[in-house]
Parts: sequence; C-alpha cells; structure tokens
Amino acid sequence: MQASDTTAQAFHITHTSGVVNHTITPPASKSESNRVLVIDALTGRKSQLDNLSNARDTQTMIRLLDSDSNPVWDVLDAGTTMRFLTAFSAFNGKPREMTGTPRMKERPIKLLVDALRELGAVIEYKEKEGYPPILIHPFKPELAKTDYIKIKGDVSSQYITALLMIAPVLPKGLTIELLGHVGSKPYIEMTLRLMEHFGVTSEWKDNIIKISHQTYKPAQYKVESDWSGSSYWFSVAALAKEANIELKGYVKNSLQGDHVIVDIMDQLGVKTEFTADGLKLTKQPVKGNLVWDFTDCPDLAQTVAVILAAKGVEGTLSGLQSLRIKETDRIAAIQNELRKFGADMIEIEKDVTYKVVPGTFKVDGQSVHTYEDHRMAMAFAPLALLGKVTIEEPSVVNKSYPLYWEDLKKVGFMF
Ligand SMILES: O=C(O)C1=C[C@@H](OP(=O)(O)O)[C@@H](O)[C@H](O)C1
Ligand SMILES: C=C(OP(=O)(O)O)C(=O)O
Repeated sequence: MQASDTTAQAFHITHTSGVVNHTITPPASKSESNRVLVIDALTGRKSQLDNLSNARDTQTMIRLLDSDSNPVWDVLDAGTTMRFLTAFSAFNGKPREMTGTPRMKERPIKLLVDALRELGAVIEYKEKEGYPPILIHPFKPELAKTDYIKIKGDVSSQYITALLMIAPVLPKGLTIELLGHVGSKPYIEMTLRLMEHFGVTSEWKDNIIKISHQTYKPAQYKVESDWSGSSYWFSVAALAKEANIELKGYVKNSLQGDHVIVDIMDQLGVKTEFTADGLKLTKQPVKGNLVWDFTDCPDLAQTVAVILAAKGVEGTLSGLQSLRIKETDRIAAIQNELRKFGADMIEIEKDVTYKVVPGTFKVDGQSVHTYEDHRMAMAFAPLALLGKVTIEEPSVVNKSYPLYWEDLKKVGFMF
C-alpha cells in the first residue's frame, strides 16, 4: 500500500531499523495562515502572504474567501475557518449560510453568535440552537450597536480571535472583557501580534482587550512551520532507537504557543537545539515523571499522552477541559485507544486532569481508531517504531498535515 494512497481504509505501519536521521519540513502553521488570510481579506487583499499552509483547513479558508458571492460556505471540519469566517461574514453585508461536517454541527458556536448579535449582527440557527449551520443576514459595520462586549474565556479562544480580527473595522473599535479563566491564551496573543504586523495596535490589561477603530495596512508575511505538527517528530525522536532529526522552517521567537513542546520533551527524552533555519532533535535520558498544564497548548495533549505511555513514564495532564469539543471527544478517544495497548489515562478531576498510567504497554499489531481526528492518527503512528501498528482512516491527517504519511515514509516507516 502506498503512503500517498489517502483513500486507503487503514495503514499497517512498521519501522524495521528504529533509526531516524533525516531532515523534514513540516507544513506551515494553519493557525497563522488562517489569521493572515482573514486579515488580508479585511485589508482589500493587498498583502503578500508567503508559505501559506497546505492544510485542508487553510485551503478551505482560501477557497471560501475566493468565493465571496457563494451564499453557502461549507468549512468542512475546520474550527478556525468556521469561527473566523462567521465574524467576518457577520459584517460583510451579504447573506451567508455557514455550515460544516456532522461533527462541526456538534461544535458549539453560541458564545460567538451571542457576541455578534450584541454588536447588531442578525444570525439565525438553521438546525440546533447554539450550533452550526447558521444563517447570517446582511449587516454593515457602520451599524454596530456597541463597542463593548463580554465573553467567556474558557470555552474556545477562537471566538475571541474571530472578534478581535474584525474589531478595528468597527466604527468605534471594540473592547472585549474576558470572563473567567482564559484558555488557549497563546492563540489570542498570536492574533494580536499578527494584527500588529498588519498595522493594528491593541491594549491587553488584565481581562480587557481594547482595540480602537484602525485601518489594517498591507504587508508581507511569511508563515512559520507548524509547531503542533512538529510534536509528532518529537515523538519519533523519543521512540526511535537512534535519532538525529532536523526540522526546517522554525524560529526561536515563535508566535505559536505549541513551541512549549521543546520544554515538555526536554523532560521526556528529546534534546532540542535551534539551527539557522529550524531545529535539531536528538535523544537524551528521560528526566522524570511529567506534570503539565495543557490549558495553553491543548493540541499537544494527545501526542504527549501517547509518548508517556510508550516510554513507560507516568504523567499528569491538566487543563484538558477544551478537548471534549474538538474534532472528537479527545479525552475519550485517548482513553479508548491507550487501553488497546495496555495503558490508561485515568480521571483525576473530571474533564480537566488525567493521569497517564503506562501499565503493560506493548505494541503488537493493534488497530487505532482515529475518530475523524487528525491528531489521533498522527499521535499514534510513531508507535510503529516499537512494533506493528494499524492506523484507521489515515486520510484524516489532511486537515493539518496532508504529507504526514509521505514524510514518515521518507524516514523509514513502511506501509
Ligand atoms: O486559534 C487557533 O488557531 C486555534 C486555537 C485552539 O482552539 P481553542 O481556542 O478552541 O482551544 C486550537 O486547539 C486550534 O487547533 C487552533
Ligand atoms: C482543534 C483543532 O482545530 P480546529 O478547532 O480549528 O478544528 C486542531 O487542529 O487540533
């Protein structure tokens, strides 16, 4: 079976030598790409955006922004595309239906819709109250009813990013008061830093972010490689017998919060050195059991849970509260699949804190169900360094890392 045959039902994967000494360029960040695309659309499309991601989520964003006259925008399973384009469309002056996959119809959007309604937007739910699909009626930014809104910070930062990006376009700008604990905070910081790159300043003090009415300025921007996507290479380095892996396209002062994978993996057996154009990963001894809060970096939780189990190290993962509303219920998915290998992730505090217990972890031909979640496939595939493993529905990786299987193949994984 070819790794490029993404229609295959399952990949049976092995790696005979266990040695990985290669250079890889992971895809560009879909989070950065999707932000600069929306900012560019609000700037009259005059910027030069380099190295946009080939992730399906970004390609969907590009395709939809290119079809402004299309009354139905189907984002498929892309959370950022759904949330960012909902706020964008609310003030675009055109009628629009925003829809997506069956799973997207289960991912909440109420907090964002409520905030946009307060601003004056007219939005209806087509099926279930609080969830896509939604119908957005024409409305102009000049008619915005308020310049101050409150929104809960602990459900999805994507709602906040969506509102921030349209804030300078509103006649009086927008002040957002974040209520409660703020999750995925580095993603909000990334938004503000990218807005600044395109000429818009903001002020964030305590729980209040203030943006005055301003005009975005076209600029050149080059998207960095994806740090969430790098995590699977940290996993390969951790599980290989020998590893010397170079990852291209990364910078030390990244806008992406997931660069904390460097610190997490420093404890779990991977040493990182920054090079002129990326990273070099080599093996080092595991330093001890891991205790980590994933509130700021939820997309790394699956990778780290699998590495802990495979390395036979216990670890406590907290801050997992947003995992249940992502591409799948990621807490249940990790538990189900780790159990197939003799390990477990046990509940310490419901929905928030879990402990990975390696138990009798062994890789011997198990089949991993991927729940339409790219990160389930990518987090479990490196286990092929320890034995034969099957990954079901491998095409799920297209959402963020379409060439993942080709890249694994380049470093000796066999399908
Ligand atoms: O803004 C972004 O680009 C993202 C924010 C995070 O979502 P939440 O804010 O919903 O945690 C993250 O999980 C997602 O993959 C990308
Ligand atoms: C949660 C993710 O994406 P989104 O919410 O944008 O669908 C992800 O890529 O892990």
